[in-house]
Amino acid sequence: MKFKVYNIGGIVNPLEVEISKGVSVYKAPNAYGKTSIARALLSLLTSSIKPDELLNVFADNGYIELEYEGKSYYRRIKRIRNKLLESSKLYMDDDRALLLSYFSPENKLLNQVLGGQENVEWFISSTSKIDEIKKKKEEVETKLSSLQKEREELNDKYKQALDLKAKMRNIDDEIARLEKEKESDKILNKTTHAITTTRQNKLNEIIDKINAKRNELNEIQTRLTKLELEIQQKESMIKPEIIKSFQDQIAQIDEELQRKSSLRNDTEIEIRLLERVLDEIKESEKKKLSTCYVCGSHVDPDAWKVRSDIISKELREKMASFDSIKKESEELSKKKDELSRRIKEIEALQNDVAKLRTSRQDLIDKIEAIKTQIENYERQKREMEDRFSRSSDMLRVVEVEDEPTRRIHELQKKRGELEYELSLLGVPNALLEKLSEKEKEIEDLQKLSEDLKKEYIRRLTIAREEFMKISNQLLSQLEFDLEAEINDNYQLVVKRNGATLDLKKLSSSERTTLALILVITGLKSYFKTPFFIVDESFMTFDQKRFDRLVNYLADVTDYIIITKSDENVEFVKETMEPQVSS
Ligand SMILES: Nc1ncnc2c1ncn2[C@@H]1O[C@H](COP(=O)(O)OP(=O)(O)OP(=O)(O)O)[C@@H](O)[C@H]1O
Ligand SMILES: [Zn+2]
Repeated sequence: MKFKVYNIGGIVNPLEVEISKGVSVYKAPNAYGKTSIARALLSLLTSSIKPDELLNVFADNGYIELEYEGKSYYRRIKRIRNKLLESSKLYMDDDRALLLSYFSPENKLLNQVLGGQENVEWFISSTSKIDEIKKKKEEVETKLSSLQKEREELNDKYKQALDLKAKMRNIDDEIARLEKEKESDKILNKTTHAITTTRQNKLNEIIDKINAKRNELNEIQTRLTKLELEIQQKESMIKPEIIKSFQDQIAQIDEELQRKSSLRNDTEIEIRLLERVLDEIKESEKKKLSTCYVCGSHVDPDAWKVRSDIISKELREKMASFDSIKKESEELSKKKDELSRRIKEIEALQNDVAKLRTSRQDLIDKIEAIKTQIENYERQKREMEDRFSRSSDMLRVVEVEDEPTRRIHELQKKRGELEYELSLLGVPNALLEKLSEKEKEIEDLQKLSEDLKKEYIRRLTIAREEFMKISNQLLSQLEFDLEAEINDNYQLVVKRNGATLDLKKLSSSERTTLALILVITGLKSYFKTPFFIVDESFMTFDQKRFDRLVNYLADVTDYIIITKSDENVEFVKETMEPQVSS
């Protein structure tokens, strides 16, 4: 390490010193400035050494600069009018340095021990910083309990957030389910519409069929009426008495014709007779015969003429009668033919009527069939209508398609509220992160608290234990016939051969040794100093003991600086004798 001192204490010329690790001895005459350098160095370890204690009273500015392990530390002091300004970078700011980094008559412990004061509690508790640890421990515990509270709150929040999330998930599920339900309702409604349409179509179809059949029925009934009228008409024309009368007439005519025919035959015969007679008469007239050829009686020839005239006349009459008979017969035949024709007509009519009756029966059968069909259709229609009215109840329930939508809106609103709540709480993941951060903090703090507790106990016990260990080592190394310990009341107790000795009865080197043992205990247990400065000038050690002490100190810290009064000024590296024991 290297340091520069200027205008600090009695050092009024710039001083630059470089020393290596180990023990260095600064030799200088009295009042040269050894204490000044020691205090300058010490001032880099605690701000309790004030600038006005440092700056040379005649100087306006001064400094102490230290290069230690590659870093620089300094105190630079300026006097402006009556005020001191300082810029500083201390190696540490710990007033324990006053007790543990510098061993001189200024050291309070040394002072007291030399003065015979046995109570060292103040020294142990201030150098072990036990109160500080206690305070720190309490601070940590307060912080810890507030952190634990925060953690509880976070945990609650996290649980709430999870709960909200779960609720939201449930809502989402229900919404999804309702959406699906809505969708299937739509399909069902479509189907229902289709079914209704189909049913209406079917119903219409049946109604159409019924109407068609009714029309057909009407038409057939009209036809039947007509047909029945025709049949009536025709039947009236073919009454049996008419045929009978015609047949009777024909029979009469036949009789008449019979008579006429025989009459005609008779007349023909008479005509032929008369023609023969006439021929005879004419012959007789021609021959002027006087006898009758029939009877042979005398006949005046002139009479033939008369006779011929009479017979001719008679013949003419007969032939006229024959003609009229013939004519009458012909008329009768005609009349008979007429009657026969009419009978035939009637017979044809009868045929017709029979046919018409068949047709009528057909129509009646048809009507019956149609009526039955209509009845069937009517029944189908009724049944269908019944079915429709029954199923429409069911369909109406399905039709209430607003229910899911309403529920979805309700759920979405609820979800929004939950989401808002969640946004106030923070999402579970973020909370979990915070929670684990908090957990980590708590863990660290718990560890710290644990460490502090351990440290607290350690410091309490170690000071005494370490002291006893070190004191017994050192006392025997320095060949003092003493045993030292710190009792429960933190009193320094010294014994020789089991008997307790008053401190005041000890030699000054023994008391100095005891004080140094206490300092070393502090250094070993809880204070790390970059350098340890010993003012040897006051010491009453012999060389052998001094060397052993220094040797022991070399184990505790890197740099040990010992000031020594000497006529010559020098900073020398002390060559150490090998350590006696460890
Ligand atoms: N702040 C100061 N301002 C002015 N002079 C000072 C100051 N501090 C000390 N001195 C003087 O500087 C000189 C050196 O004093 P210092 O105590 O450093 O000497 P020393 O080498 O330790 O002597 P000794 O061997 O007697 O202990 C002394 O004459 C002292 O009076
Ligand atoms: Zn609908």
